[in-house]
Amino acid sequence: MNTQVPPDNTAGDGWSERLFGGFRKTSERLSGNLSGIVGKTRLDDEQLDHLEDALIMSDLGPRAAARIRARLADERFERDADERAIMEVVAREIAEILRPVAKPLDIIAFPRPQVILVIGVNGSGKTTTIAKLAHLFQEQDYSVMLAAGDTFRAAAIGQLGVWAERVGVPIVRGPEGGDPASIVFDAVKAATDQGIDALIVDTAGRLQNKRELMDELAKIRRVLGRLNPAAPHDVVLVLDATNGQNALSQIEVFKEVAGVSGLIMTKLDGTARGGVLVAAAEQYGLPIHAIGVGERIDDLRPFNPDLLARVIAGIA
Ligand SMILES: Nc1nc2c(ncn2[C@@H]2O[C@H](COP(=O)(O)OP(=O)(O)OP(=O)(O)O)[C@@H](O)[C@H]2O)c(=O)[nH]1
Repeated sequence: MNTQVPPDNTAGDGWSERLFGGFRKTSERLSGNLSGIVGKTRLDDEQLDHLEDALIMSDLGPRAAARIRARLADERFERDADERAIMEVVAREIAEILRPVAKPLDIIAFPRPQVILVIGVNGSGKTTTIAKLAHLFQEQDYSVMLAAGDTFRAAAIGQLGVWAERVGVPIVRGPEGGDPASIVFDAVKAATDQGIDALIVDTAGRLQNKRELMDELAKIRRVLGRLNPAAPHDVVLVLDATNGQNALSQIEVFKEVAGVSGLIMTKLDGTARGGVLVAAAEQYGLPIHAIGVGERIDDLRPFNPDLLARVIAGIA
């Protein structure tokens, strides 16, 4: 549990360096495994096996790893199996996996508001991501409202309140233990009355009780649907990249309990496990809206598949 809101320090940038830092272990592991291969005259099956293993160990998952292996085998590095040339092929194939899922979260709903339900386990960066999204939409001249649908913990309500104030957006909230569906109901009515463009709804993420979570999210959906049959327009799952393969099982569970329309992966600045993004794209094909690369309000970045592919391959 985290109740602290980090200081609002938006000065400086260097986000791409942080991103590269986050993927350094992934790319180092890959190139480390390549060192025995470089200098040989050709990529044979054994070397391809090593490379495939390295890709799996880097959290890219067996399917993406097999796909990249097949591409490398096709390329027939007969003579010049140098590391750079191999990594160029790896990056190209990763980019092809990532490109189809890159899709920003656009505000297009009519009538307004566009209702964005944000789901994910506690600690995944959900609250911070909501604040970052609110900030991003505001920068695009959209009006934003937040709904504190995680009523399970007073701290969660308070933390979202601090962010709302900081970003300068209204928030609809109720008491700890209140009914999330009724808060969401009030929020949709308020947002509709005030002509708000985007209503971002926080939800509880207690995975230890799947049934309860499922019931709660289903109830929120029912209430939303009563006010606006198209709502929620988006169900965004926030995933913490440092969880590695565990992030994949979270997709599985939340798809089942809530239906997921898109993903935001956070903490790609500090993780050795960012390769899981590729596994998620290959396995689920869900849109990836953005990535989190830090704790500051402007640390939500567009998902750029070509850049990420090169970062993972260590050749950006
Ligand atoms: N390094 C880094 N930290 C992040 C990022 N996103 C969120 N965090 C941090 O992760 C921690 C958890 O984030 P929250 O937004 O509080 O997560 P939550 O899912 O709402 O979790 P609870 O507050 O426990 O409900 C906080 O310390 C955030 O500052 C990111 O992209 N990079």
